[in-house]
Amino acid sequence: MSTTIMYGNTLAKKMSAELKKEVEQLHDVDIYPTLTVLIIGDNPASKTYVRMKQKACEKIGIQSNVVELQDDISESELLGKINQLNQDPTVHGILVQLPLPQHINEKKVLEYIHPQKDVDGFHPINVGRLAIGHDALIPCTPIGIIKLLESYNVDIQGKHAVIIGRSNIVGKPIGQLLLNQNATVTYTHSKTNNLSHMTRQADILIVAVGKAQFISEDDIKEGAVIVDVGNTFLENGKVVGDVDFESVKEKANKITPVPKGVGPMTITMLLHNTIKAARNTV
Ligand SMILES: Nc1nc(=O)c2c([nH]1)NC[C@@H]1CN(c3ccc(C(=O)N[C@@H](CCC(=O)O)C(=O)O)cc3)C=[N+]21
Repeated sequence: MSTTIMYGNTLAKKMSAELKKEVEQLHDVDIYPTLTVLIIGDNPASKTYVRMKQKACEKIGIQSNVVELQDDISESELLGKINQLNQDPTVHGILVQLPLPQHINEKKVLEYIHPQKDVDGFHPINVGRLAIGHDALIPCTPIGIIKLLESYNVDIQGKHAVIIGRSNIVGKPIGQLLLNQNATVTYTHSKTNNLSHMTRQADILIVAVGKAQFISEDDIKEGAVIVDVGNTFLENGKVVGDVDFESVKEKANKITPVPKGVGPMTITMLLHNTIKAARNTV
């Protein structure tokens, strides 16, 4: 039995072509979907990601503005910028690239973005709406994972999904989405006793810990579906995931690669959310 590699880049391309048509239809009614990205300081990884987001917008006709702010910007100044963007009717989506410098309160900043422009889906209003199953802007990585699983015909209903990682950005929301699709969900994290015992129970294993090659073949069940959310840049410039792909691949039924797996889906879902925000249907 051979393993299926779930390529996010291929699906991202296909979905982007569909989103491009949606943008054209909006242009016909004089709506020009626009995303503004705020980037603070000069973290090289952040810069790379922001450039990728810009390029993706450009490809499908979404206007993107990148505002580069100095590392030492005060919190109130940053909130002032967000306030301007909240008021600006020509801006549909606002994204503040994370991580933020130490002196800025991330929670405060994320709560300040208008929920209808919150294309990351990090505002408590959107988090709450997702939790109770209302229409919401949903975080890009989790929704991208669901689309990828669906496109590879992964059965979710009744399956045991084990998540490693409990971040507000990936772990918590992917658990909620899988639960909404009738999976049985287990959250595990850095304080979990006997983690490997837990991960070996997973029909679907979502790995979002941020540690290079953290999961090996001994940690998974034969025939499991493995989703690797990791994105660690090595010294040699290569990007690797949280899963030891080569060994795990042999034992898994389906697995996402890094790069070209979850990452490109994250970017495409940002485009999706920006279009949704432009339609103002949330
Ligand atoms: N407000 C905010 N929203 C985010 O969505 C956000 C953020 N801050 N901060 C950082 C993380 C990380 N993130 C990634 C997006 C795409 C890839 C991606 O496409 N990676 C490529 C590899 C990288 C490369 O090719 O250079 C891949 O997996 O194929 C990775 C990581 C979004 N983030």
